[in-house]
Amino acid sequence: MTETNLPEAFVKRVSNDPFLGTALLDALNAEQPISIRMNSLKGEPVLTNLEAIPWSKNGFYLAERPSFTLDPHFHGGRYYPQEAGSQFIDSILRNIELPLHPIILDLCAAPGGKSTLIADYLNGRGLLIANEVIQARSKILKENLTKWGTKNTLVSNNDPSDFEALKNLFDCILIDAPCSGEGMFRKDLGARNEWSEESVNMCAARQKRIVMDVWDSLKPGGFLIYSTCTFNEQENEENASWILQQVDAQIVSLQIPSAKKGRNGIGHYALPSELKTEGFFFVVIQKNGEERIQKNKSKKKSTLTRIKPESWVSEWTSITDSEFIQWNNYLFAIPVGQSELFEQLHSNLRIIKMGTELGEISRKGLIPHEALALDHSLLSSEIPDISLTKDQALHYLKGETFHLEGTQGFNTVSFEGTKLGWIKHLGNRFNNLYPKEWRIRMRID
Ligand SMILES: C[S@@+](CC[C@H](N)C(=O)[O-])C[C@H]1O[C@@H](n2cnc3c(N)ncnc32)[C@H](O)[C@@H]1O
Repeated sequence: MTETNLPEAFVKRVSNDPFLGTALLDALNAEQPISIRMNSLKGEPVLTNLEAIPWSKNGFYLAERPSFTLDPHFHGGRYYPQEAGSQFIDSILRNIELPLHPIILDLCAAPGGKSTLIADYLNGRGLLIANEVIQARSKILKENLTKWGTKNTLVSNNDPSDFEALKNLFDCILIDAPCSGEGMFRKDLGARNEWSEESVNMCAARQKRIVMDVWDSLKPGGFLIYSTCTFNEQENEENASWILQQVDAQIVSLQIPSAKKGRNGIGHYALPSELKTEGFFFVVIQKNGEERIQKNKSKKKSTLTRIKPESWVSEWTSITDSEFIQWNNYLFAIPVGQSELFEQLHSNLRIIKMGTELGEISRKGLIPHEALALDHSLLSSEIPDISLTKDQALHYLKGETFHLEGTQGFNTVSFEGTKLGWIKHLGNRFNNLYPKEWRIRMRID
């Protein structure tokens, strides 16, 4: 591949920009590094002896791209393939002073790379609201966070303007904004074709609108992490300066030496010409003012019911640090002390994942939901589990059934300690309860 594949106007821009320089063009035509981030909530790393990413606690480079689809650990949420530059979010979160139990909004969250990172950072504390405006993408976000397996997450499918109803609620908002994607030119060749001067202008205007839509829902003293995967000044430094002209806020100085300071000292970059990453820009802006307690009015009354865990709930879960809520016939585990917050969010937003769903309450008892199997810390250790070989695990993940010894009734199935989902064992055969939309579609033999 040659440099000429890059949009001509982009090449001209970069060549004339001393901040970037032509080394960037060469880097965009070189091979891309492959990296992942381990899920520290599910125990020890399943892949070992890897080169660590210096700015990300659980991030590692892989020597080559494996077939993630053919690794059951990937389906069980033990790691997430994530570009190394995006993993600077880990350094940012460790650089800013958040409360012990922060409420964090990841506004443009699908497919969920940064949401899973935030969930890991939280390690069960506080709450993450991961939002995605595009419905089809919000389902992928839900799938990825369900597999990550933590009950202090909630997924919504809302337009940024819907958050106006939630004043002064969030300690931190990540806006990983839709952008012109110049930093993805190596990974995603389609991004090269979609790029134009007009798209840069259009993206910059849309980013401003998105920030303003959610600004009031950030607490005074709270942090806005604004990021893009593009290199141009309009969508990055200029937008950061524009935000400071609109609102009472200041840029937070971060101690992240691996990243290059942005133009005029605003924000930071991961540049593929300098680091083993794709392109990434980030800046942190802190809202000025004292924290105020704000009672938000709900659009409508919450339809959630708080329930006391009855003995049958404890058969399925370790209930020590959970509360339980019911919506219609569905039961959810949420972190202790967050019922009111969940009610408030549920009545203002279109929630598609609420804590960890335990399952549906039927006349015969609970029909367990996949989220329960995948939440390692919530699932009761008393639930029977069948350990599968790799071959069996892949056939299970394809939705197939085969001969398997096991206890009659609901069992989880796992691969090398990674839970994959549920089966219902009927004695001589089993029903595969792995969700249809998650199934592996490729041939596995
Ligand atoms: C850069 S991607 C997010 C990547 C994600 N944070 C991750 O780490 O996996 C930007 C997201 O913004 C969403 N988006 C597009 N238009 C939007 C808008 N007008 N308001 C909010 N989000 C939008 C896109 O669908 C996309 O999922």
